[in-house]
Amino acid sequence: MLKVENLRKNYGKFQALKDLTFSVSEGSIYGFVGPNGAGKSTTIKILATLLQPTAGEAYVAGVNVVTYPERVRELIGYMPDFFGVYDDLKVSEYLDFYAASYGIGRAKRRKICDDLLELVELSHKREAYVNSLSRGMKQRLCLARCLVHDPQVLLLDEPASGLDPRARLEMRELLKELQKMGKTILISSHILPELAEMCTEVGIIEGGRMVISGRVDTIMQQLQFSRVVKVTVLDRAEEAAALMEAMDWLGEVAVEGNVLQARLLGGPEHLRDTLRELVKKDIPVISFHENSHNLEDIFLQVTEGVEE
Ligand SMILES: Nc1ncnc2c1ncn2[C@@H]1O[C@H](COP(=O)(O)OP(=O)(O)OP(=O)(O)O)[C@@H](O)[C@H]1O
Repeated sequence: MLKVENLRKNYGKFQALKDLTFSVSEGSIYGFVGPNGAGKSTTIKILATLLQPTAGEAYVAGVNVVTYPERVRELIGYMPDFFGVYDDLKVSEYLDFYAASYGIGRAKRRKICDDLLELVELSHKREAYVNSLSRGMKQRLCLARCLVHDPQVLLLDEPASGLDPRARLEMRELLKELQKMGKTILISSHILPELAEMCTEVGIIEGGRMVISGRVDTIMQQLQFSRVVKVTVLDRAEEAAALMEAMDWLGEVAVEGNVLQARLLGGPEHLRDTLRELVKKDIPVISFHENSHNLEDIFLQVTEGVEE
């Protein structure tokens, strides 16, 4: 649904994007992750037709963003990383204004605005002034604004920045809802845990280059992320370690006090066998679980913390 090929953007002599290439499949939530200054906003602005690339190409649903910007604008909803100031404008007027700017007729506009306010749970605020809304509400309103022309693709630049945990959760739920409605969503963030739970695909950008991009599960496999078994015993840790060392489905066992950890080389049945063997030998196991890796681990593994 989105395709970026050898995209380059220079600001004067500074190369903000260096031959960036990635794609986003239809219906996915693509987490576009990278540290501050990595080039996320620049890429999103190019996709949103607000910035001209220096070289390379970008397509939304097969439409070239440089050659056919008007057509691309119909296909996308863009949420910038800032919310403007709107003095003396009510929530309903704000949405109506944006819907009108897309040439939607008055009667249809009213229905669209009502539906969108309901979707982002702001119906009760329709007569409130935009400036009086909380940050979370403003972000939701901004998202509603992106949706007035029912675009297929959403380009969201840090939609959860500055939100408290509850507002973040609400934003996440809203994005999942939009995915269910068939939208393809690209969402940028420099905070990984924010995206980890909801993304189906992820791209990690650093210093204007894509470090890795693809389906979250494929990337995990590519990087050979193993699962780790963590066992805590009341005592007899050395004995437990010796037993675990002998299990050929476990890697090397690390012991720290009464906590033992080993890489799980097999499937879930081996997890069961590990516990069974320990209990059979009467080892006093007081906790037993599997530590799975997440996006955070991928991020740390593939990025180097380069500052440019
Ligand atoms: N208009 C501009 N003129 C000059 N340099 C710019 C301009 N806009 C961005 N840059 C530089 O380009 C690089 C990429 O910026 P960009 O805003 O795309 O990064 P980002 O990943 O979105 O970062 P953040 O998370 O901080 O928003 C940064 O080094 C930035 O300073």
